[in-house]
Amino acid sequence: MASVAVIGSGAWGTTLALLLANKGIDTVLWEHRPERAADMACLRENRLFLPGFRFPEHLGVTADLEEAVRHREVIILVTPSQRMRENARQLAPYLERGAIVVSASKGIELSTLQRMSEVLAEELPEARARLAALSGPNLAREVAEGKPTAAVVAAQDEAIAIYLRTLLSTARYRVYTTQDITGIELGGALKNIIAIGAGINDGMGYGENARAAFITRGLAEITRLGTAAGAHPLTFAGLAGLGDLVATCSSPLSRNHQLGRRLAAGEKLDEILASMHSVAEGVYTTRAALQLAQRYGVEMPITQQLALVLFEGYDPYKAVLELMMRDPKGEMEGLIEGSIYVS
Ligand SMILES: NC(=O)C1=CN([C@@H]2O[C@H](COP(=O)(O)OP(=O)(O)OC[C@H]3O[C@@H](n4cnc5c(N)ncnc54)[C@H](O)[C@@H]3O)[C@@H](O)[C@H]2O)C=CC1
Ligand SMILES: O=C(CO)COP(=O)(O)O
Repeated sequence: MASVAVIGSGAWGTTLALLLANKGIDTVLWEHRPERAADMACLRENRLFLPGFRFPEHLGVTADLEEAVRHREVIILVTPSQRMRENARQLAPYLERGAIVVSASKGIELSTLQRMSEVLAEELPEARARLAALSGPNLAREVAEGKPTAAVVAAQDEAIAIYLRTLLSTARYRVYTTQDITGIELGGALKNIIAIGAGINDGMGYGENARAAFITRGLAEITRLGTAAGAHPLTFAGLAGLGDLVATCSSPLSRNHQLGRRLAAGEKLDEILASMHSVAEGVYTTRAALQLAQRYGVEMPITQQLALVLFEGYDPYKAVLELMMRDPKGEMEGLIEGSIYVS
């Protein structure tokens, strides 16, 4: 049976470690702060991010990266995206030959505009052929509570995707497979931008029609950028695209959505970020997506307006008005050409 290390003990890392350990899989959860690791090991739960979920017998906790990674067949990295590279670099010397390395984080590295698997390929070149990504509508708390959930795992090597599907699947966690790693990583990262927008929308009391418009026009924007970057367009109609948009744009459990609501209530971005224990990846992804949009010559009007609200203190009501008043467009402009295309 596999032995797994989960690197990062936030809400999602802890949830994945619980899921695996509850299946009887030998699992270790790595936390970067020794005092927090000691707390979790002693209390047998993560009181900061997932209070009330007891750690089963098969779940160890450590702050020692060598202890976490050595002799493990599968390493799942679940750290904030801007920290992925440093964590991968630190664990590289301990990585077993043949280990499978999975990213479960949803973001883009701002300094390089790389997806997480691209960062891992650079930092862990020996594992290049065994990289994978996990994505989908997976609000950590709902998964931890055992609510039925679907996810998607991507690997270029089909056998690895199938292996991970078996490893992670439970009666409450149904895992699908794909080889479109670019698509599921970009879907998972870019939906956080739209989730912030949907939170702003909800905070302004703009209702369900507007939220649905955000989700579908957000999906069009994500699909345009994703396909320009080499993803398969249909991936964005799947769990890591539409699925995750629906979950995070509708749920008060989403931290990105929460951040949007607080912005609409007039709080300043800096204050909100300073008060959050959790990462709101969409803030960094908004900056990264705009640079990628420029690189690929793709239009991302929602992302552009959100950037103004986030970073320039722009009035969200004005931002929505400007989105509504853009030049009229064909619905599928930039997505498909052909008989239903009306410009
Ligand atoms: N929470 C969720 O429902 C889901 C989160 N994700 C993704 O998983 C990633 C991690 O998110 P969460 O587990 O929710 O974390 P979190 O937001 O609950 O907490 C952040 C975690 O990052 C750790 N951290 C901070 N600096 C670090 C460093 N330098 N090195 C290592 N760890 C560091 C903190 O100790 C904490 O454990 C993000 O990319 C997020 O988008 C993906 C699916 C679901
Ligand atoms: O990605 C998530 C659920 O699929 C979690 O979203 P937040 O990071 O906004 O909480």
